Amino acid sequence: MRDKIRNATRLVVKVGSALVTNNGAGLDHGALADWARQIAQLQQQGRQIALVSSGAIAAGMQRLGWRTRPHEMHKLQAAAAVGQMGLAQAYEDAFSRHGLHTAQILLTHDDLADRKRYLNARSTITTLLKYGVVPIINENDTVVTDEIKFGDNDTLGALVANLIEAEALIILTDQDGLFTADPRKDPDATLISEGQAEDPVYRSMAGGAGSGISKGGMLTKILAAQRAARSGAHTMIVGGRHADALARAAGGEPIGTLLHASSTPLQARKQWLADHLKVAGTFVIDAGAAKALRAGKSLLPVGIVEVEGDFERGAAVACRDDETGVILARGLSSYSSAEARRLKRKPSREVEATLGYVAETEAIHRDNLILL
Ligand SMILES: Nc1ncnc2c1ncn2[C@@H]1O[C@H](COP(=O)(O)OP(=O)(O)O)[C@@H](O)[C@H]1O
Ligand SMILES: N[C@@H](CCC(=O)OP(=O)(O)O)C(=O)O
Repeated sequence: MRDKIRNATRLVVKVGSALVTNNGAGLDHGALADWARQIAQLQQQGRQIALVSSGAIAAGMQRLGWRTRPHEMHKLQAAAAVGQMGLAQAYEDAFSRHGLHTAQILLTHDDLADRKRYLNARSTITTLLKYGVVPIINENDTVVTDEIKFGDNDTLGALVANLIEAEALIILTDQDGLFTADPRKDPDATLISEGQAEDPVYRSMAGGAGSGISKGGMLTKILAAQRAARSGAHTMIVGGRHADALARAAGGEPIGTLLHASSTPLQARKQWLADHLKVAGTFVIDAGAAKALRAGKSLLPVGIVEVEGDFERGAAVACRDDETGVILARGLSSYSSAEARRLKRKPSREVEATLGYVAETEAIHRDNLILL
């Protein structure tokens, strides 16, 4: 399986706060220079690399003289704004030594939740890669609010892997990989060398962040590997402090943990639906409709018991089984919430008469629907 990493021509590399800021001591320019050198080498081999880098908040805290990570959103945003300046400049300096340009890409959830903006972000990043520019990507912490943030850069790394259809996501962290338990707490924990990203067993092994300066933790890395797998990307979790860790991981060497994607990539549209982190409303559906969706069919108005939320046609909505309360699918609604309320429980043949105009007969067409 490691050959799949070795043969990957487009990769996303994610580096965490602990590595970028040497455990919060401030930007580790030596580490950034070393990653730049390795990425330049990989580019020489004809491989495209997008770099998702944490560290804005940690670097900002250090520059502002804050010892502990604040909880207040406005303070986190202030630290990120200060730190991101240094991060971008440090990467630009590091890559310029290898004759490479960098590009700063700051994303929020909305940039990827809106299909048009999603496609725009994809074309911008792939254009940069084509011209040999290294995109330096981070969440736009300065403007995010609870409603629109990704939350951690492991998630962002996976979403970027989906976005640009990377074949591999390499996560550099401060442990040698995924262990059977947090090595900081369990000295007997052993390293997992390889497994399937979708295997649920790993979630139980993975805990939260290892230090006060990080956000993600190992659980977010496991979830990121599962998310990356949806578009067929394999994930490696590697200790970023070892010499040439990135070049060795990208070379397919047996280091760290390889979590490979087993499922075939979802087609791009369904992939986007699966990653659509927010929905605008919910269709509460009956047992018959739930069974039909699980069989790969479209959602018809007759199966809608209730409509929650206010949304326009084309909005992303969740489908919740009325009997079990389980959200079993997401999709793009063919109706606005007002239309759907008028059509619920109605057979498809009555759609036109009920609305007074021709509309889709399916509330969610199966091509616009993904099971969770
Ligand atoms: N099963 C596990 N295997 C390895 N590390 C784990 C595990 N569970 C929790 N951790 C913790 O996750 C930390 C890595 O995540 P995090 O602190 O967010 O670093 P990063 O800044 O690279 O994202 C490790 O330092 C470790 O303390
Ligand atoms: N956008 C934030 C990302 C925080 C984050 O995810 O940190 P980590 O868990 O160390 O990767 C920052 O730059 O600090």
